[in-house]
Amino acid sequence: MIELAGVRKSFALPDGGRLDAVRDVSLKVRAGDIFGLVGRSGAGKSTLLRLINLLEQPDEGRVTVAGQELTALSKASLRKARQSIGMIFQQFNLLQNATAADNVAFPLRLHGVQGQRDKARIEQRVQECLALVGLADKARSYPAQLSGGQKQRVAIARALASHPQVLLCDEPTSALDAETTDELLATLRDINVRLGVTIVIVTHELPVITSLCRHAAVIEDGRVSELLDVQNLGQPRTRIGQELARLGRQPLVEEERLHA
Ligand SMILES: Nc1ncnc2c1ncn2[C@@H]1O[C@H](COP(=O)(O)OP(=O)(O)OP(=O)(O)O)[C@@H](O)[C@H]1O
Repeated sequence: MIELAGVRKSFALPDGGRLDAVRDVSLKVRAGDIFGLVGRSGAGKSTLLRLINLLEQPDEGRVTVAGQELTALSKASLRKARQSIGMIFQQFNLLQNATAADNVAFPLRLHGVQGQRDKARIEQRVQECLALVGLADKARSYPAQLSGGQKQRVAIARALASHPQVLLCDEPTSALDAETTDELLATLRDINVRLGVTIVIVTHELPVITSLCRHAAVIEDGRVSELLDVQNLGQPRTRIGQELARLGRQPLVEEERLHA
């Protein structure tokens, strides 16, 4: 579903030098996977995630998503291709003066909607997406009236509105407490299972990897230093891999409830 080949990204430094944030990364993520990018602060995780939908343009390398090489597309084609890639952020990035429903409708309206029929279709899709994340009753609430977990769910509903095949998550639980984090991870798992959406999640929280992801890449100094099968960690080489193995697989709260 996602393939990065020889991708590099550097940023200009104020002193005129360059900072290599991502150095020659090649990575594949299978369709339907939940894939974690884990590493210390500054390792290059967010930059790598943003290279997947070309929010950051690579200096070198190819990015292919759902069979389309994004790095070879014109601006207009890229805009269209991006509709199959949803994204959520640490700080939710909701429009504060729009209701939950209007936030979810926003990307749909943006992509050219005119007549009444389109309007009705959008309303239906907004309701579907809010229901998917358990917020059908919050359509008219404004972000300020919602908890952090609820805001992140609205962001997920918005990201899902255009039927993406891939959902990119940049530290989606860092602003949430432990219990809300568990609930949000359960929602992400549910979306992955029900819709088959491929999820890539950046986190520095190791329990997020062990409770949600099937595969993960340890990112160190802009490189993939280890690939991990989270269900079967074996004896990892990297310090982070070893910490993950020590933690072991953590069943999600929801899973525990299901199996109780
Ligand atoms: N737009 C930018 N301009 C200059 N430097 C940047 C830019 N974006 C990121 N960097 C630098 O690139 C490096 C990697 O940053 P990135 O945000 O990808 O790391 P990260 O692993 O996600 O860390 P964190 O969890 O702290 O966000 C850091 O040194 C960061 O300061």
